[in-house]
Amino acid sequence: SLQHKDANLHPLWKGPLDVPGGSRQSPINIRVRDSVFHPNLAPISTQYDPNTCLHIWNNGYSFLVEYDDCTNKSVVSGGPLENPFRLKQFHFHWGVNNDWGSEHTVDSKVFPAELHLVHWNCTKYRTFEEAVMEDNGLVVIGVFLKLGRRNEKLQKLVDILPSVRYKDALTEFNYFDPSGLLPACSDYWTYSGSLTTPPLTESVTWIIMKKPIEVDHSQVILVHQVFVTDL
Ligand SMILES: O=S(=O)(O)/C=C/c1cc(Br)ccc1O
Ligand SMILES: [Zn+2]
Repeated sequence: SLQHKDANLHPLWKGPLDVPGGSRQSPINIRVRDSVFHPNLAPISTQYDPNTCLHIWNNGYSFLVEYDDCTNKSVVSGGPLENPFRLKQFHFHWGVNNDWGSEHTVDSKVFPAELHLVHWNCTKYRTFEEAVMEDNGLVVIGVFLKLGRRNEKLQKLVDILPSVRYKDALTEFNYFDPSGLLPACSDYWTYSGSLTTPPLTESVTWIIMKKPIEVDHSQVILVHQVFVTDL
C-alpha cells in the first residue's frame, strides 16, 4: 500500500507531464510507516550464472550490462512472483553529485545511486521486448548504493567503464555475477509500478531491497568523471 509518486513531481522528470492513464508510475517515495509486513511472503531467490554475461554498453542514459536470456540460467523467483523471471540486463542511476542519484526514495531520503536488475516473464511471454509492453511482464530489483567501504565486487565493472564512455559504445564482458551486488540482508519492499524510463509501461513488479550496498568515493567519482552520455 505504497503511495504512487506523481511523475510530474519527480524532480528530474523532463518528459511529458502526464503519462496517459498513468495510475502506477514509478519511482515512488517509500514511506516505511505506510508499508505492510506480509509474514507469509517468501524470500526472493536469485540464481545467476556469471557465464551468461554478454557485454556492457552505453545507451545514452546509463551503462547496461546485458545477459544471455535464451535459457533459465539466470533468473529471479520467490517473493510475490508466481514463476521465474529471466535476467535481461542491469544498469545504474546516479546523479552529478552525491546529493542525488537514486530514483526511489525511502522516507524522502535520496541515495547517491540506485542499481536496477531488469528481468522478464519468460513463462508468459516469448521475448523481453514483448514483456516490456505487457501486464506482469517485468520484475526489476532495485538496490540503493551508499557511500562507505570500497566494493570489491563492483570494481571489475568500474574498471571497464572507460571503454563505454560514449553513447552506443559496447565492450565484451563475459563473466560477471550480479548477485555480488545484492545486500546481505534479504528484506525487501514490493509494489506494482512502471519502468522509470521510456516507454514507462506499467508492467513492472518492483522489488526494492531494504538495505543499501556500499561503494567508496573513488568508485562513484569514476562513474561521474568517466561516463559522458550525450556525445
Ligand atoms: O525502469 S528501469 O529499470 O529504469 C528501465 C529500464 C530499461 C527498459 C528498457 Br525497455 C530499456 C532499457 C532500460 O534500462
Ligand atoms: Zn533503471
